[in-house]
Amino acid sequence: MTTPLRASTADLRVTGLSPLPAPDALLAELPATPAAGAAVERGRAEVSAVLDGLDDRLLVVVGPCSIHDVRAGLEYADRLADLAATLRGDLLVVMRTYFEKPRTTVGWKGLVNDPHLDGSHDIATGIATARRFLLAVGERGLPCATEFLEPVTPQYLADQISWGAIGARTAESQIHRQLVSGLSMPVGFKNGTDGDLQVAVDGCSAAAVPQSFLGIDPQGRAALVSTAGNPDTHVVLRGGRTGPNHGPEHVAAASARMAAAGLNPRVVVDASHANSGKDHRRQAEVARSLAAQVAAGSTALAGVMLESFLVGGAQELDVTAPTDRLTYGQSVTDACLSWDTTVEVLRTLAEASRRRAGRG
Ligand SMILES: O=C[C@H](O)[C@H](O)COP(=O)(O)O
Ligand SMILES: C=C(OP(=O)(O)O)C(=O)O
Repeated sequence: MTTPLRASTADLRVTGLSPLPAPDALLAELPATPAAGAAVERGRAEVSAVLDGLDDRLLVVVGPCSIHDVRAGLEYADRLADLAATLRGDLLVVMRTYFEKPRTTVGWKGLVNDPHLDGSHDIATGIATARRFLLAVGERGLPCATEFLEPVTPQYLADQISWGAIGARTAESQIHRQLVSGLSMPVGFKNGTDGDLQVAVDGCSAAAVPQSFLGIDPQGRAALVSTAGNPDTHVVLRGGRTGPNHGPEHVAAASARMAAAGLNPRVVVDASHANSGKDHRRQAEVARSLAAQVAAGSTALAGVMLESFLVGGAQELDVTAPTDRLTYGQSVTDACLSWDTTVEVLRTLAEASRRRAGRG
C-alpha cells in the first residue's frame, strides 16, 4: 500500500482505499426536484415553529429504525403521507429515513455502508440509493428525518433533510457537535446510552456557536469548514442503562436544565430504544403515556419519536444469507411498531394534541 509519498509507517492496517464520487457529482446526477425542495423548506420551517412553540401541533418523527429495502420503505412512505395528511391539523409528521446505523459493537451499519446487505460495502451505490430515496419521499410531500453519523454524509444528503439527530453514541463527540453547528435544519441530540442527559445539553451548547474544523468540500477535497452555529437544537430523551426517562418528571427536568443553559426548553421523547427496551409492544404503551402527558397540557413535550414499519417487530439480518429470505416490510435492526399499531398511536397522539391546543 505504501507509495513514494507515504512513509513505511503509514496505513499498515488499511486494506483498501476506493475513491467515491464527489458530493457535487452526486448532486448533479440526482438534483433536488422542485417538489422535494419545497417539502424540505416547508418541513424545516414547520419543525422549527413547533420546537419554538410558535406552532401548537405535536411533532412526530416516525418510521423504520433503518431503511434497508427501498420498495418497502416507499410503500411505508405512501401510507404515512396519506395518514399524515389526515392528521395535519394536529400533528407535524416527519418520516424517519435512517441510512446510517450506529452499532453498540458490530452489525449491519445501514444502507449507505452496505446497500446490498451482503458485507460488500458498496458505499457509492449506498449513498446514491439513499439520495434517490430521500428525493422520492420528498416527492410525496413528506419531510425526512435522519441521524447524521459519518461526518462526510451531510455533503451528499443533508439538503434533503428537515430534521436531524445525533445519536446516543455520538452526542458527546466533538466531531458531531461541530457538524451540527453547520447543518441547515433543526437537530436533536439524544441523551447518552448510560442515560446521561448532560452530554445532550452540552452538545446543544457546543453546536450553537461558530466552529472551524476539518471536513470535505462539495468537490470532496479536504477542507477547513467554518460554520455560523446552529441555534435550532434540542434534546431527545431515549432512556438509558439507568432506565426509561419518558415520564413527566424526566421531561420537566430536561426542560428546566435546557432553560437554565439558555437553550430550547422543548423536548422530544423517543418512545423506543431504552425507553421501551427496544420492545415494540412496550413502545406503544410508552407512546400512549406520552399522549396522556400532551393531553394534560404539557407544552415542554414538543415531539415524539416512534420506530415503525409495515410489519411489527424485527428480524435477524445475516449478511451471508440471501436477502430474499427476509420478511418484507420488517425491520432488520430494532423492533418497530406494526403499521396498524402506528395508525392507532398516531390517532391517539393527534387527539391529545387537539385537546392540548383546546381544539376539542
Ligand atoms: O437504532 C438502532 C440501534 O439501536 C443501534 O444501532 C444499536 O443497535 P445494537 O445495540 O444492536 O448495535
Ligand atoms: C440509533 C438510534 O437511536 P439511539 O442513538 O438513541 O440508540 C435511532 O434512533 O435509530
